[in-house]
Amino acid sequence: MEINKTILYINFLALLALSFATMILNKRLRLTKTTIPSLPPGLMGYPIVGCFPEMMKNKPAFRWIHRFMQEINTEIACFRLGNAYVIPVTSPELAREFLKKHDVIFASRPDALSAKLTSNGYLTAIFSPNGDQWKKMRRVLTSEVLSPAMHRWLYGKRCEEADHMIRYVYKQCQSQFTDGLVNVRVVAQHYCGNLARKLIFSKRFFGTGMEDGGPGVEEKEHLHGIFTILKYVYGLGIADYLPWLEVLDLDGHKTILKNAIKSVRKYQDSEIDKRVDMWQQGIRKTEEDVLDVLINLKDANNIPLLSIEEIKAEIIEIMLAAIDNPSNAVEWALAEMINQPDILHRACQELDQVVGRDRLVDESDLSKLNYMKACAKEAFRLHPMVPFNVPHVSSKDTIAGGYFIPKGSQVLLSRLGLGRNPRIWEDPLVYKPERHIVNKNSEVVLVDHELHMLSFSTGRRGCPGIVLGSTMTTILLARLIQGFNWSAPPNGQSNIDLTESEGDMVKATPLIAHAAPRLEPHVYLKLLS
Ligand code: HEM
Repeated sequence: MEINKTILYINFLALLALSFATMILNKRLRLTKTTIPSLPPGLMGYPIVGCFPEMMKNKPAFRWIHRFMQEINTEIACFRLGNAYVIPVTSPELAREFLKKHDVIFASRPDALSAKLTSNGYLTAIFSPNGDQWKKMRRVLTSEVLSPAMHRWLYGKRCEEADHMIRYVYKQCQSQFTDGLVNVRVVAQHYCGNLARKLIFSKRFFGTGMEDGGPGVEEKEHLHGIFTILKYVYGLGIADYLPWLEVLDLDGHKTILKNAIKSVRKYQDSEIDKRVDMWQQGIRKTEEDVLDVLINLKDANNIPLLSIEEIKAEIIEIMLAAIDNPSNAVEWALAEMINQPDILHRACQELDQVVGRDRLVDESDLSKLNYMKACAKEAFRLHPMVPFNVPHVSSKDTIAGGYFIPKGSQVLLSRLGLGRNPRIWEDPLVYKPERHIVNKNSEVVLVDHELHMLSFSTGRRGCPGIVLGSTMTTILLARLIQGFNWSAPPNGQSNIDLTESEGDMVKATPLIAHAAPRLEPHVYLKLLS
């Protein structure tokens, strides 16, 4: 009896050991089967600060990041900056994984000092993390500011600024002081700034402007502020990743950004305050522009939908969104086209066929100007305004491209890397608009939802301003090319210097080119009268 009990006991223990061993083995097997993939290749840097010391040594950071990726031959990488994993991507297939397959997971924005300052505490659409405030502001933009009905309603204001731009260039051609030389950067930025101010405030100038129609001191300061904010927001600044170093402002970004925001708000906020007052006093009764619309939006309880602070912050954001990309693309496109006269000639031919020389090209012609649109699109591909897209932050651990992407990672789709990826684009550094014309019957559009290049991006956080942005870019380029014969300045220099600035991606020197009227004189005279 005793012996039987012992045997039973031993058997029981053996069974227990066996099940325990099986359990461990199973767990091991499970583990090997579901081993977590590694992070994308890259650099972790030093404890706490990550790669910042390396980045500070190798300015500008975006060129260092792209060089590093090329050296290790990867289209996705991972750099640790403070506590965050920053993941640059140059492959369209991977870009689609992030913004199409995992769009919901990557629909947030980082908590970053530069974005917080610019949006006055995340009041606006571009900078808000995924959540109610983002949804509210994005809805306001898509259904109120950028809706098709609003686009039609604002047509007259866009025409006024397209006409003003031609008048301004024409006066420079005719002036005895300029020898027909025109600073195309000033013209393009002036047009985009004027248009944004006109759509929002119904005015071109905050002051009185210049006699020749050019920007006055006020517009110069306003634009300078806008471009400074654009350079520093999400500009890989130290305090964006190491918030406890904010007070020291080691790289100076905080001070620069605060001053720029102040100079922009100085002009805009006083206009907004005056207008709100007019509505409250009953002096203004009809809506004439975007500001009126924003002020009068009501929620379900008939209470103003937007606070004055939200309106002020959103208007800064619209300015940031509308001015830089179109002006930069048009300056580059024209510079490239002057250096390749065949392309310029083909664009002129298309304009002559579709519009003629008896009237100015109009927005209603744009659907027939496929080659012109290809020229603009090619400038977006080869010369994006900024190297990276706005950051997308993951809301949970994800596997993408076979790599582990931890929650909170910041994915930076590289506009530079996608547009110049030699695996995707033949002769990637050559300006070749034809590459966007698939066949004669398909219309060229400036957006690429497949992310072979990144102009307006795609998905939940994709640009809601595609129609306005495409219209501004194409009409500006078409008007400049239709209105004037362009050539390199006659100073022994036969070509335009296409060197890119080292610190960012704009043309190192502004495009200064010779312009001569190419339309019937009455077309210009009508604008002058
Ligand atoms: C040629 C002109 C433009 C280009 C190339 C452009 C490009 C872009 C890009 C690349 C993004 C980031 C998308 C992402 O995070 O994946 C974006 C976002 C945005 N754009 Fe544009 N944009 C242009 C014009 C405009 C205009 C005219 C407006 C409005 C007035 C606008 C409003 C916005 C807004 C609100 C967002 C943020 C969307 C969000 O986070 O939900 N854009 N744009």
